[in-house]
Amino acid sequence: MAWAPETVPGSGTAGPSADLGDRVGGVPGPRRREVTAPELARAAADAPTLEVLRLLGSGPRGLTEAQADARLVRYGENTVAGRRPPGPLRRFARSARDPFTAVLLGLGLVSAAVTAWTTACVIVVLVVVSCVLRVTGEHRAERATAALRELVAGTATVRRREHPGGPARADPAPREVPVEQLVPGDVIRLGPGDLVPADLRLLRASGLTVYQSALTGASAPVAKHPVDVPRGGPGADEPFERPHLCFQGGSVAAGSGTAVVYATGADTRFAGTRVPRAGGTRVGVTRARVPRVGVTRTRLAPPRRETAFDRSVHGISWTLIRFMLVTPALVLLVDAVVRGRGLATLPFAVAVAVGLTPEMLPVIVTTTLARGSRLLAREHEVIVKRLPALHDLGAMDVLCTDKTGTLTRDRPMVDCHVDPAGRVDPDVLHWAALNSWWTLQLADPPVPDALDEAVLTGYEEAGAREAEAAERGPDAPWTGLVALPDHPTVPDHPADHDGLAASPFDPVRRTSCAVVRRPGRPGPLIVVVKGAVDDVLDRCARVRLDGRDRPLDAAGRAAAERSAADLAADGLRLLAVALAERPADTDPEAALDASALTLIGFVGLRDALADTAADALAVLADRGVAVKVLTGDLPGTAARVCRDLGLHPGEVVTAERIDALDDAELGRLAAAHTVFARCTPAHKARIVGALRAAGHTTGFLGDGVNDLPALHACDVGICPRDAVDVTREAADVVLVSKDLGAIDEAIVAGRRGTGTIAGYLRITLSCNLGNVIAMLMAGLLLPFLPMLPAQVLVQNLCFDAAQAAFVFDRPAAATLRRPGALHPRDLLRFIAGFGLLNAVADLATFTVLVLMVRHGGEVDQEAFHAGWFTENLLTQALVILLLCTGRGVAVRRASRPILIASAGLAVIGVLLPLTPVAPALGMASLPIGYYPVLAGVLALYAGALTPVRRCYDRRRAERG
Ligand SMILES: Nc1ncnc2c1ncn2[C@@H]1O[C@H](COP(=O)(O)OP(=O)(O)OP(=O)(O)O)[C@@H](O)[C@H]1O
Ligand SMILES: [Mg+2]
Repeated sequence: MAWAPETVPGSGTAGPSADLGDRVGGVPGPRRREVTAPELARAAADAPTLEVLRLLGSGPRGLTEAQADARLVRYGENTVAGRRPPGPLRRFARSARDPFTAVLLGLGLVSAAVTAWTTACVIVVLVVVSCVLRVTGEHRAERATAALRELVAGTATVRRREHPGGPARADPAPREVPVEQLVPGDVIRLGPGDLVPADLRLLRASGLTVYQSALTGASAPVAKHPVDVPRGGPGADEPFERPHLCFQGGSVAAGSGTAVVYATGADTRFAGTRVPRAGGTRVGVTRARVPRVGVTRTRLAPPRRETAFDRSVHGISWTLIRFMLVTPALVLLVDAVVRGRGLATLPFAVAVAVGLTPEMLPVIVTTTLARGSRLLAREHEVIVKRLPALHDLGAMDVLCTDKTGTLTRDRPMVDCHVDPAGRVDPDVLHWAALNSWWTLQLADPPVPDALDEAVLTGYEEAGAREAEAAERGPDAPWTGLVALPDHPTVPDHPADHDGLAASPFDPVRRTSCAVVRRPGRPGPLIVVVKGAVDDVLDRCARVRLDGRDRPLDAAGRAAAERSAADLAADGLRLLAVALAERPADTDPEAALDASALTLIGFVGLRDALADTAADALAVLADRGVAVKVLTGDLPGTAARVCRDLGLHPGEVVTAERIDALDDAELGRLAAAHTVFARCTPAHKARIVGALRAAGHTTGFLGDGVNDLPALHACDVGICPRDAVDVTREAADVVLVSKDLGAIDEAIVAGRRGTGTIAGYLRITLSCNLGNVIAMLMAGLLLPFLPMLPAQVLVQNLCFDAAQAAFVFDRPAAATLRRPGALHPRDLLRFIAGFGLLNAVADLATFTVLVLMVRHGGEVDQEAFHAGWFTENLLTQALVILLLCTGRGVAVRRASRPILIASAGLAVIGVLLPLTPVAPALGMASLPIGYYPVLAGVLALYAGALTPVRRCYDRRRAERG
């Protein structure tokens, strides 16, 4: 795409007042020419920053609103083709891409090739109907979540001015705009957890690291920083490695930055590079886990490993497809060997294979899951972004969760500030506040870190309390937070120091650091570090006690750890604070990595429990879902929070212990314990992975950027509404309401869906198997085809129509109590047992028929066909009622649509052979005496089915 008319490089003035890039709002100059997107991309990579800004007609303060509006009209929305919702035709084509449809179409082609047009037509009708049903189901589910999705849609923090040039000096207040509305030239800010919304050239950055796995396949975050005058170098032609560029498809792991947008929408590298390669890994736009059944989704994440849905539904599907593919060959072979019939029986063989195909499976799966997700969205404000995730929620037997923002509210408040021996020490809060102030000032994240804000608020409040107390009289205790006449050595307010460098909190290093200098003095640099207790202690060589610094030996470290553990046991989140001095001429950026620090104490913060967390945990336990807490905090903090929530923490496992274990050992340990403390993002992902490898269907509930690896590693990722952008993008399920109890509703919806799918599979497959066995046996014994192809297909159409009612099945309450996965083995056992029973009933009917419709030693074929047709439909109706997912006498539990469907089947089965259509289908009316005998066979069949079903249910319940 050609870019806006621009000034030829070198001919204009840089900066926001040089409005070079727009016909609208700008003054077209005489020497303008079109700058193409590739030219801009090259310039963004290689030209000096000012040159890039000039080419973009922008400046450090961004565009004006009018410029942005004009560019949006001209260059369109910032969306990647793969992320736009597909149109109806594409949806239709997509829904046809599942193996069942492929097999059906293959059988249709075979039928057309042997001019069996009826069969071919029926097959096409089947395919069209099933695709229409699926597309409608998906569409309705998406419509139901559309409004909720708006609530959690991604935004970008943009600097835009109201008018060209104004306001005169002040920086424009950043504001949130939908990412679709970003245009080239916009100046945006990035913070931890933000998705990189377009291709960007960095103007400023502080401790910025970016995940680029969707682009390069590499999972570790990459450090990024601005480069004013880029130089070519070894990595110069590999754009993803250039430190001053960030690309759409990436996300911020830590730190913050300000950048100018140079490419949006289809011009981004992500849109242009669908399958880039890096280090041999297939990357780019990856299709999320086999959406052959369910919705296809394009996601900006590394491909996920197969989930519970893939293992069960797809595992079963492929077994069935193999079965279907061998059936026609088997029928042909049997007919050829035993009856000496040749290819003439091919239409029959095809019809049998079609009859066997559970072609409604994709429809049932999609519509059941879509219906569940629609109800969840409407009634419980839960967004299911990927339909198969609903199945996985139902199958989930372990839910791992982080703590802050999920079990607690993430509104921390300073509770105490103590020295390493646990005695109140105001200095500690002062230095922690200084660190928070300067990391927020210098890193300038779009959204301030909650702990930093809490520290600053705590500091201000303590100061205010102090001042108030001082006014009350000289006897009030002084804690050193404000200047008093008799305490001249009081530390200065953080803002009065000179902030030189800062690195914001990094969830992997778990520390933040600020380098400052005392005001007005050209003295040494002071390095102030705060962070997780262990990570800070690892960098300390000294400890300050009673105002004196002394070496931190093993005993000193143990004592400090004990103080920290005592505070943590009270449920506090802890920040350790440490200092170091560096000579005045040290590079402040280099000082950020300072070690040999002096530990000065701890700040304890309290975070209230989320209102609904305790109830939600109790309900999960009732549902058979084991909850594990995976946190970066100290063991004591985590254990206390669990206890307060009514979850027995048991022995807390720390990350160091995990490091020493292999995956199998970790799987066993993780299954046996509840709380895992001091976890880094990688630890969380490893625990989740180990639980999955040990056979658990594992969910993960988290809200932070540090939860991202675990969200990618689990079967089903869940996040609350307030989660950071990248976490919301990666999660499969978003809880829009504040109520954690919505997880339970989602689990129930998942189990209901799985129950329905399982019920459909059991009934359909056992009937189909029974029919095939009976048909093959009859083929061996009879001199004619047991059913004509058209009859098999009509019967199949009737079955399909009735099976559509399964979407309304109401699984028994017992199925909702425990995690419900589809176990292929369990299913096969059921199908084999009940399929054989069905075959016995069919063969009994066969015998009766052969005896009853014999005229002069010859079997009346048309009456035989009619008899078998009626029997097949009646047994199917009976099986639907008796094997419905409800327990015991299922008839009472069957929902109205299921009752209607089975009644409809029975009516068609009995009446069709009596209608004028019958001769056209090759059927004749039956002797009246056949019906009571058939009733007897069916009664015997029902009599056998019910106890077998009871026995099966009992054994399943025993197995748990
Ligand atoms: N802004 C910050 N500055 C310094 N240290 C911090 C900051 N935020 C968190 N920490 C430290 O890092 C530790 C781990 O916090 P983090 O938020 O990474 O863990 P988490 O796994 O998300 O924890 P949780 O389960 O509570 O959500 C905290 O206990 C705290 O000591
Ligand atoms: Mg967290």
